[in-house]
Amino acid sequence: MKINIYIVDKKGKKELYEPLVEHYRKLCRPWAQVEVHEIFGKEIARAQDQGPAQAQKSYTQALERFRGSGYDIVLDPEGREVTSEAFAELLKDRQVVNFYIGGAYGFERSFVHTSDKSVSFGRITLSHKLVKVVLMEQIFRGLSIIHHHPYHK
Ligand SMILES: C[S@@+](CC[C@H](N)C(=O)[O-])C[C@H]1O[C@@H](n2cnc3c(N)ncnc32)[C@H](O)[C@@H]1O
Repeated sequence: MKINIYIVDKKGKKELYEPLVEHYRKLCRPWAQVEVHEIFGKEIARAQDQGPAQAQKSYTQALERFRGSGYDIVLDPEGREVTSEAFAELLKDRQVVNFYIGGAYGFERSFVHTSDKSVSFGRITLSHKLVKVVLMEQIFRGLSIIHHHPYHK
């Protein structure tokens, strides 16, 4: 199984959260290949200076090309709150799952509504980098549930 995480973010190998991301990626390895793709560029930087609507539009334009290549799940504070068991069900029996984490301004509603699912980790707003770490842990937990591994109690 392949799991892609597309995140609107600059590449930053030495960043604070990287060891945790790597830790969960390794734990997932027996069951899934998890890859994180940082998406950023001049267009997004320029659009973010112009305002929220332009920024959100630039995220859609940058991420659009990946959609449809797997089961598309958008991370969104206003999405559906799920238990870890329900989250595991989203991964079960799928070849490719794509997760999308937005930038500072979040996603256009049309991007959220045209995806296969939107998932919320609660109504609080988390930084996109922190969401990446929480998502990695939930992916490992979900895979543990599917494969009856004792990590999930
Ligand atoms: C800084 S947040 C964007 C905040 C923006 N006001 C919004 O409502 O989406 C950046 C990204 O992190 C993710 N995110 C932040 N908090 C989240 C939460 N509670 N549940 C799920 N995803 C979250 C979303 O993908 C969001 O686009």
